[in-house]
Amino acid sequence: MFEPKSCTYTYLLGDREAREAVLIDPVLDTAGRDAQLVKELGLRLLYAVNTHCHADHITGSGALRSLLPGCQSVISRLSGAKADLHIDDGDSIRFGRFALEARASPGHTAGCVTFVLNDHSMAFTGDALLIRGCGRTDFQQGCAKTLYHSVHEKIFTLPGNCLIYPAHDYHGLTVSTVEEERTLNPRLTLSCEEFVKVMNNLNLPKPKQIDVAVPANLRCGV
Ligand SMILES: N[C@@H](CCC(=O)N[C@@H](CCS)C(=O)NCC(=O)O)C(=O)O
Ligand SMILES: [Fe+2]
Repeated sequence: MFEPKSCTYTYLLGDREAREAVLIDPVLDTAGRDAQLVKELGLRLLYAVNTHCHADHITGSGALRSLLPGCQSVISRLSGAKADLHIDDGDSIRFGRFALEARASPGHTAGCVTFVLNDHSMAFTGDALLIRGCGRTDFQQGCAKTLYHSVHEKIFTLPGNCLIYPAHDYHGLTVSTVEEERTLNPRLTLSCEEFVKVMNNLNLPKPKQIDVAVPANLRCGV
């Protein structure tokens, strides 16, 4: 699903038989929409998962725990944010016969995580890897060199046909693959040294909601 103000993608994954589901990167503004979809599909939401402590919007994970009792909020321990469940590199989140493996992919923030489906067919990269781009590294303990190594070691080592689902896209694109990004990503095909130079000279304006979003997201958005 898409949230147009922050151009955020929220992903709902469910097991048809067990009826268990997880949401990845829900947004507060669209939490009602997401809760309704979960109900319409007859799913039980086990987890509302954040790939990182977002700077550009308020997470919906706190609201979803109230809207859908039984749902637990999840974020990495390294994010420093409150949640029902803190995850570390290598942990798994199970729903029905599926599992999402958490791969620490710091660099955009220190606590960024990429979630990889157990059969390696899909990866939810948050802001570590965007389609033909990547997350900025100029706030929240961002570090370009760390991000470069995270993407090359934790994401580009997945099979070429693994689908890449990012947390944002600002150009209307929805999905990519490891092979496409490994060969066509204009930033991550550079050497590490060139990448660091590019990232240190992006000169992007601060996200409009950063001063509200970060403190709220340290408390699940509530
Ligand atoms: N204009 C938006 C913020 C856009 C932005 O900074 N996006 C981040 C990801 C969300 S924290 C980013 O890393 N962008 C990388 C890039 O190359 O654009 C707003 O005001 O919310
Ligand atoms: Fe971000």
